[in-house]
Amino acid sequence: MTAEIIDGKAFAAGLRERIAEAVPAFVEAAGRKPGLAVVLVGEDPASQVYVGSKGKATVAAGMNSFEHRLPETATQQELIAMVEQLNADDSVDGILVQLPLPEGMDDKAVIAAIDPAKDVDGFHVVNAGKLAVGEDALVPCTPLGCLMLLKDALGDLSGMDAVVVGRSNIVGKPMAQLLLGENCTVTLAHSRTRDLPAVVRRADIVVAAVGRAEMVKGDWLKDGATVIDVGINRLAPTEEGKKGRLVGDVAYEEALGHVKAITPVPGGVGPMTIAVLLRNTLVAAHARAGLAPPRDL
Ligand SMILES: NC(=O)C1=CN([C@@H]2O[C@H](COP(=O)(O)OP(=O)(O)OC[C@H]3O[C@@H](n4cnc5c(N)ncnc54)[C@H](OP(=O)(O)O)[C@@H]3O)[C@@H](O)[C@H]2O)C=CC1
Ligand SMILES: Nc1nc(=O)c2c([nH]1)NC[C@@H]1CN(c3ccc(C(=O)N[C@@H](CCC(=O)O)C(=O)O)cc3)C=[N+]21
Repeated sequence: MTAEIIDGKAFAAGLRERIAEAVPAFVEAAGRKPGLAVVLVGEDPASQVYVGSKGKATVAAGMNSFEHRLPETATQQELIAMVEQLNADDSVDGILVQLPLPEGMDDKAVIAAIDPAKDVDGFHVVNAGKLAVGEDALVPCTPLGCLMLLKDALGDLSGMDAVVVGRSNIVGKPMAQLLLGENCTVTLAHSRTRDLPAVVRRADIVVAAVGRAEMVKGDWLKDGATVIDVGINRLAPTEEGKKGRLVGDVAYEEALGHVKAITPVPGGVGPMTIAVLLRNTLVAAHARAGLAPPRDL
C-alpha cells in the first residue's frame, strides 16, 4: 500500500484563496476591511519569522494587518494595556498575542484580557468553554486545521478510534474536543499514559502534538491509520553555520510503510495554522459587524 501524503500546504493555499474571495463581500457590507492585530513581545527570531509570514498572508487575503512590537523588557501591565487598546479599536477584528511570552509573564492573565469576540487563537476560556459544550466558538487554529485535513482525507469521521498524543490547551485538548464533536471515540494520551505504543496501535486516526522529534515510531501505527503530525522540532545542524532540519513528532519514513495517509513536516499542519487564523479573523469580523458567517470556510 502506498501512503497518501496529505498536502497541507496546498490545502492551506486553497483555503486562503477562498478567504480572499469572501473578503470583498465583507468590505461591501461593513464598509471596511477585516483587521488582524499581532502582538510580539521580545526578539525571539523564530517568533519574528512567524509574525512576518502571518502579516504577509493577512495582506494577501485583502485584510488589514497591524503589527505591534514590545521590547523584551516590557511589563505584563504594558502588554495588557496594549491588548485593551486593541479591544477598544473598532478596526481590529482579531487579536493574536504571539506565544511563548517572556519569562515572568503570565499567559493566562494576558489571554484573559483579550475580548473573546476578537480571540482568533481561540485560547480565551470563554471560547474553550463554548467548544467544550458544543456552542459556536472561535476554535484554536492548529487543531481546526488538523480537522479540516482529516475530513478532506477521510470524509465522515463518525465512529472512528482517534488517539491524540499531547494534552495542551493550545493543541491536544481542543483537538480532542473537535474529534469528539465529529463522533470519534477519542483517547487523549500524555506523558503519564501507560504503554503509549499499545494505545496508539488502536487508532484509526493519530494526532501527534508532543514536541518530541520522531517519538511516534512506525510500528506503533495500525496498518491503514491516518496520521496528523503537529510537531515542529528543529534538529541540531549537521554542518556548522547551517540550520538543522525540521522534523515532526512522528518517525515519518517508518510511518510511510504503515499508514493510509500522513502529513509531512514541513508542509503539513504548519501552513494550515496560518490559513485558519485568517479564516477565524474573517469569521470574527462578520460576527462583530452583525453579519451572517461566511459559508464554506
Ligand atoms: N504546526 C503548528 O502550527 C503548531 C505546532 N506546534 C508544535 O506541536 C507540538 C506540541 O505543542 P504544544 O501542544 O504547544 O506542546 P506542550 O509542550 O504544551 O504539550 C506537549 C504535550 O505532550 C505531552 N508529552 C510530552 N512528552 C510525552 C511523552 N514522552 N509521551 C507522551 N506524551 C508526552 C505532554 O504531556 P503532559 O501534559 O503530561 O506534560 C503535553 O501534554 C510542538 O512540537 C509544537 O512546536 C504547536 C502549535 C502550533
Ligand atoms: N498566539 C499564538 N498562536 C499561534 O498559532 C502560535 C503561537 N502563538 N506561537 C508559535 C506557534 C507555532 N505556530 C506555527 C505557525 C506556522 C507554522 C508553519 O507555517 N510552519 C511551516 C514551516 C516553517 C519553517 O520552515 O520554519 C511548515 O510546517 O510547513 C509553524 C508553527 C503558530 N503558533
